[in-house]
Amino acid sequence: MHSIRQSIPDVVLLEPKVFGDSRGFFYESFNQQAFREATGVQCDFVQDNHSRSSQGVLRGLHYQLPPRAQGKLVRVVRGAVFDVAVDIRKGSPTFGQWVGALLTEDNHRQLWVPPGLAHGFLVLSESADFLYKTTDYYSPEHERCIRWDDPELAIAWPAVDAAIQLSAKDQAGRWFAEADL
Ligand SMILES: Cc1cn([C@H]2C[C@H](O)[C@@H](COP(=O)(O)OP(=O)(O)O[C@H]3O[C@H](C)C(=O)[C@H](O)[C@H]3O)O2)c(=O)[nH]c1=O
Repeated sequence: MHSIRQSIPDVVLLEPKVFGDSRGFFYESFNQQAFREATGVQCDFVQDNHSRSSQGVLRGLHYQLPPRAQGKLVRVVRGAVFDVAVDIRKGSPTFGQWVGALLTEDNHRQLWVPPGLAHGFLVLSESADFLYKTTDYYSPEHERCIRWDDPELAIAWPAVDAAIQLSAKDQAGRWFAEADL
């Protein structure tokens, strides 16, 4: 497993070793020891999620408030997305900064998004299957949303050949300056 620390140091891009042969490929999509060595994080994952979205769908920016903040280990098994993590931890040296990563079925890359950060992604391919593990359970009462197009965050979302599609919840997201952190 190759790991690349991002400009928000707790966010880590992971590249698993992929074994290809005439049949196709094999790789360990999750190995707790390899994850701990790559991130320095010892945690348990309690939920696996799978969403499928069409081109132009943008899900996010979502987070859960303490004590139900979720760490997320995210990957794409079909298609391609631009994945974004935003540091919304008050007092963090990188507060208000974001990192983005291209996650695709071909690069097998995964992003570790620690608890306390907001997360979202934009689908670049015709369709994308997005899988992720979380370190705490879904808790709607603790879930919050920040607008994907917040001018203060100024996330450089890539251009996509489709209109941006948001859920009603995401359309009603708060501006970062007014967010419940
Ligand atoms: C997240 C979640 C949702 N749901 C139900 C609630 C709704 O009835 C339905 C769709 O939920 P939502 O529109 O919130 O799904 P996403 O927009 O993909 O939300 C996710 O999007 C971004 C990328 C994130 O980082 C979060 O993991 C998560 O908020 O699934 C559940 O039953 N369990 C869950 O863990």
